[in-house]
Amino acid sequence: MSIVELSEANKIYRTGDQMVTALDKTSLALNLGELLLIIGPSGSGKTTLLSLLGCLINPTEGRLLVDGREVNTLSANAMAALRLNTIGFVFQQFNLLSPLTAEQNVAFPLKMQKLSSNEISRKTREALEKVKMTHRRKNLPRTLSGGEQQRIAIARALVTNPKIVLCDEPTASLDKDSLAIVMEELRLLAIDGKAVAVVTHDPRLQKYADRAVEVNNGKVIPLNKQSMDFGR
Ligand SMILES: Nc1ncnc2c1ncn2[C@@H]1O[C@H](COP(=O)(O)OP(=O)(O)OP(=O)(O)O)[C@@H](O)[C@H]1O
Repeated sequence: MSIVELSEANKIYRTGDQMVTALDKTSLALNLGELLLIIGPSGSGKTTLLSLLGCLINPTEGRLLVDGREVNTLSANAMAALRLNTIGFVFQQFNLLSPLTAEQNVAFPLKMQKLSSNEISRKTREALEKVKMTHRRKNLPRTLSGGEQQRIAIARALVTNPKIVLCDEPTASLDKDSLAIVMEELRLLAIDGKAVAVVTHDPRLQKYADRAVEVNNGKVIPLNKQSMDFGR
């Protein structure tokens, strides 16, 4: 079942009198229960596509439906609420808040949702258990390895039980072992029924994906499993 649907949607950035078509007209669905890889060269439009799927930007033309809601018609506040309740984000640089402990970072979105302290403790504990980081919950981010920080970032992304998890180069700063652990976590989220999309340059991620698309010069091209060779 699709949870995000782009139909004939494009993105044109205007700076001064310059226009850049970052994404050509695209129709793409992201389904619950799948891990979708988004690959392609630098500057091809991958982040723009992920930003559309994540309701961070509106399409210039065309439609974007997220969890049954037409995003173009939402106010900025309604878009922010949709992001907070429906979407979890994971970034290359983890983006953890450095003065906060691991568990305080995970609890942060729940505080924004204004849940009771009991609910916050319970959900935070469950999210930390899911990524097997309970034993490091009192640590500050700088005392954790890159892989551990990314697992905390994943716990923070899933603590609100979002239907959609979007990741921008989540393994780019990680070694081989941490990459495998992080991708296994993301794979489990898809098996759990969430829709997971991962932007990457990394050919090693292909084995974790159900489906892949390539973005090239603003065009989104579906890849079948056999052709997912990432140019090798
Ligand atoms: N806010 C913006 N204003 C103007 N142009 C932009 C903006 N954001 C992106 N672009 C342009 O849109 C095109 C696509 O950019 P995008 O960041 O989506 O590519 P990408 O595939 O994610 O690149 P990378 O892999 O290097 O992060 C590029 O030509 C970029 O310069």
